[in-house]
Amino acid sequence: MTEQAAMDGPIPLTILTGFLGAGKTTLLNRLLSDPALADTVVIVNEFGEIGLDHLFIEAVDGDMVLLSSGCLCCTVRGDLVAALEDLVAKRDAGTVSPFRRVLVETTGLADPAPILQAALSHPYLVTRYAIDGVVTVVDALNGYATLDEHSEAVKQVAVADRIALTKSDLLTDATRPEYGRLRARLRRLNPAAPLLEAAAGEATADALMGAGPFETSGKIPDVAAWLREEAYRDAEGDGHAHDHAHDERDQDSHDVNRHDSRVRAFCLTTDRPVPMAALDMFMTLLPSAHGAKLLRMKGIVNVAEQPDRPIVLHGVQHVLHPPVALPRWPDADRRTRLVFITRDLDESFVRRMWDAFTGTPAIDTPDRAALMDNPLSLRRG
Ligand SMILES: Nc1nc2c(ncn2[C@@H]2O[C@H](COP(=O)(O)OP(=O)(O)OP(=O)(O)O)[C@@H](O)[C@H]2O)c(=O)[nH]1
Repeated sequence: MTEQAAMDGPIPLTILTGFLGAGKTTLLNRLLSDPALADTVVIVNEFGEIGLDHLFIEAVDGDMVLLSSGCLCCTVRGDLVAALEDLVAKRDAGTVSPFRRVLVETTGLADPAPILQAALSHPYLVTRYAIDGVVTVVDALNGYATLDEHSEAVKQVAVADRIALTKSDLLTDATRPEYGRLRARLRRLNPAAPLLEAAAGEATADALMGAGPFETSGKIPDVAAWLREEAYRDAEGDGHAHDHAHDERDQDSHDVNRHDSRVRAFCLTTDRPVPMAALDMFMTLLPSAHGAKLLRMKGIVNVAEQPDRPIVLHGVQHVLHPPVALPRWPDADRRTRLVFITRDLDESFVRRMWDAFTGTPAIDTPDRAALMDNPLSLRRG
């Protein structure tokens, strides 16, 4: 890494996902005309697929396209990791402009988790890129049926940091009630991700980007806005994550369909500082034993050994981003807060495991020593 690259800090990486035909490319075209996204590199699967407005395209050089907004667009046909490595190498060598952000558009059927995992688990890439967030595009008209039919779509919603709703301009009096139910369902699957309507001008670059916990500008990140743990609490308090807004209230039991009912969103909090070793064990064992079921995990932890420097964690399935210690607490709230979106993994199981590791006694629950003496006991879901 060059000195300049090290000074620049990690490059924010945004994943744009959403089901086939949801409106990813249309949204991308709109975003790329926003000056806030100048100096962005867009990675897509095929040029043919991206359908970028031809007016945007200034020049083509190999697999790179220069857009009139100053953004670069490059294609990958498989190996995203190689493409991300190649991009930073070119940036360091000065053969591409010093871009400040990367946006990856996935194909409609893609599960975004492996993309996140690839970036989080690669020992070099994790030092050069910081996951800024997952933007999931959901079609206001077809989204409800898509969630019914495709478990991948449910997963895309579960991992989102922001949800962009498209095609709400096409709603009619007849389809509007289902749209209300779709919004309630999205809230239930993912209580914290803001729902932003593209047609209402809400899905702007500003609103969609900057969703990550790590500030590249050196400021202390707004962890509370990133975690939105209160959204999970509201959801839990209502039995099974219901939205309180009148027009988004669940109106029929079909909302809890077979895919959705496997997904849980919940939050663990504790006032008591957590010993580093206990956190380490929890964060090693939970993903290794149940990684496939951990769709998304985020948190801020008050560690006993360094109470003034909270640790920020986030992960996807088996892979955790290396923990980052903040220089200080971002606000007066010093509680440990961990939020989870899981599939086929009960809150009570994760809670019992957390309590056992952090030393919170619970009836009929083995303590940490017992769990460590018999780690197989953790594999009971
Ligand atoms: N009316 C309306 N049409 C939209 C909106 N967003 C997308 N569309 C239309 O929906 C269709 C699909 O949009 P795309 O942007 O190609 O969708 P995509 O998610 O990139 O599609 P794939 O790459 O095939 O997965 C196109 O005909 C768009 O013009 C919207 O907000 N309103």
